[in-house]
Amino acid sequence: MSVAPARRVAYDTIRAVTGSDAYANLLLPKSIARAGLSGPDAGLATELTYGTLRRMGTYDAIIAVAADREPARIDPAVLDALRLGAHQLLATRVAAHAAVNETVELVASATRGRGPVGFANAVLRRISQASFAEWMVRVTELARSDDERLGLRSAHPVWVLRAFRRALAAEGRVDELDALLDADNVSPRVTMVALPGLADIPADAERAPYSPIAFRAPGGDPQPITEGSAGRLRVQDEGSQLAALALSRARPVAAGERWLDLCAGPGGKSALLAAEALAGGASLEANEPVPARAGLVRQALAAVPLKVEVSEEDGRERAANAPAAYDRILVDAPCTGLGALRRRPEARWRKQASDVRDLSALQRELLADALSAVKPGGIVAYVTCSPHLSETAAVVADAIDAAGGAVQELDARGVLQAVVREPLDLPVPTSGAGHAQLWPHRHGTDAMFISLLQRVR
Ligand SMILES: C[S@@+](CC[C@H](N)C(=O)[O-])C[C@H]1O[C@@H](n2cnc3c(N)ncnc32)[C@H](O)[C@@H]1O
Repeated sequence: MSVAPARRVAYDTIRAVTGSDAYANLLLPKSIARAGLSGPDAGLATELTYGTLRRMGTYDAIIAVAADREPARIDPAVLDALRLGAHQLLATRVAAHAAVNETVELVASATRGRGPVGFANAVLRRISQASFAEWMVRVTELARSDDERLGLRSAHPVWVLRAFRRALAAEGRVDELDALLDADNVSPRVTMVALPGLADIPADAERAPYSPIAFRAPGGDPQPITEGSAGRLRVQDEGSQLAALALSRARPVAAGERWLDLCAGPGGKSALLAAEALAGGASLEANEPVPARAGLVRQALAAVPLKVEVSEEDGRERAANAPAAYDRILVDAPCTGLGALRRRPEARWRKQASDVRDLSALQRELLADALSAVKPGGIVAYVTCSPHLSETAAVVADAIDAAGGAVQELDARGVLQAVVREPLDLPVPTSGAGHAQLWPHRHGTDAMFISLLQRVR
C-alpha cells in the first residue's frame, strides 16, 4: 500500500519538528510546495501536522496505555507515526483502515525488520477500538491531579495551564481558563496590516475589530494581497499591530523624535513603526542580534521609504551605550511565546518551565537598559507575546522599583482604547497596574502584554 502524499508530508514535518527542532509553521508550507500539494491535499497535510503536534502530550498518554510502554522507550520514528495515526483515528474522519495501514507503511519505510511494523500495527489496532472520549476516560483516571486531567483534556502541559490561570486570576478572570485553552487549539484567522500612510485596506476586505489598520486575508490566503504590495500589505497579528501602535500613538509625535526598536527580528513591528515615524517626522533605528533575523528586518523595512539603520548587537549593550538618546523605545522582548500557541503547534511541548527563569532575567536587563536609553520624558513600550506573569507584570514591577521613582507606568489600556475601532474588554488588574493584556479567547489576538513606561527624570 502506498502512503498518500499529504500523510507523507505530515509525517516528515512531524519528524523534523520532534527530531531536529524544526518549526512546523515555517517548514510545512515549504514541504507542501515541494510535494506539489494544493487544495484539499494541502489542507489535509496541514490539519494532520498541526492537529498531531498540538495534541502530542495527550496522544502520548493514550499510546503509553495502548502500547503498555512509556513513549520515551519507543523508537522516535515509530512514536511519531503512532502520534499521527492516533490523531487520524481519534480526531479526524479519516477511515480507520487507511489510518492504520498507511501509518504502518510509514513505520515500514522508516525502520528495519518486522518488529516495529508489528508493534505499530498492534498499538494502532488497540487505539482504534475506542473513541477519543473513551480514551480520555481511561487516561484521565490515571492522572494524579485535577490539573493533570485538565492538561490531558486540553492538550496543555500542566505548568503552562497553571501560568495561564495565574495570569487570568491577576485580572479577576480565572473563569476564562477553559475558553483560553480551547482557543489555543484552533488555528487563528489570517490577519493583515495596511501600513499607515503607505497602503489602504482593500475595499472588499473584512476589517478586523480592533486595530484601525487590520483586515482579514480574503479566503484566508494572504498571497494574492501581499504580492504586488511591495511589502505594504503584510500578515501581522492584530495584537502585534496594537503593541506597536500603543508606542507610536501614546502621545502625538513631535518632528525630529528618535525611536529605537531594540529586539526587532523578524521586523513586523519595525515596518509598522517606520511607517508611523515617517508620518510623524520621527526617525527610527532597529536592532536585532541574530544576523539572519536582522536580514529579515531589513527586508521588512524595505517597504517604507525611510532610512532605518539596523544594528546587530546584544540589545543590552546597544541600549547601555546610548544613554538618554531616544524619545521612544520598543522592547519586544525574547519570551516563551506562550501567547502564540495557536500558530506554533509544537511550542507548548518544547518550552520548559525552566526557560522562564533565564528569559525573565534577560527581559529585566533589556528593560533596565532601555529605560536608561530614553530621554527624561521618553517612553519605553515593554511587550511580550507571553502572558506568563514572570515575564510580564513581575518584570515591569521590578523595573519600576529599581528605578527608585525615575520611572512611572502610563495607562496602556487608555492608550489602546483611544486607538481601537471597537472598545477592548481590558479589565483593571487586581494590582492596579497600568498594563494591557490581550488574549486569544477574548480578543482573537495573540496574548500580547503591553506596558508603557515613562522616564520622569
Ligand atoms: C519577540 S521577537 C521580536 C519580534 C519583532 N519585534 C517583530 O514584531 O517582528 C524577539 C527578538 O529578540 C531577539 N533577541 C534575543 N536576544 C536578544 C538580546 N539580547 N538583545 C536584543 N534582541 C534579542 C530575538 O532574536 C528575536 O528576534
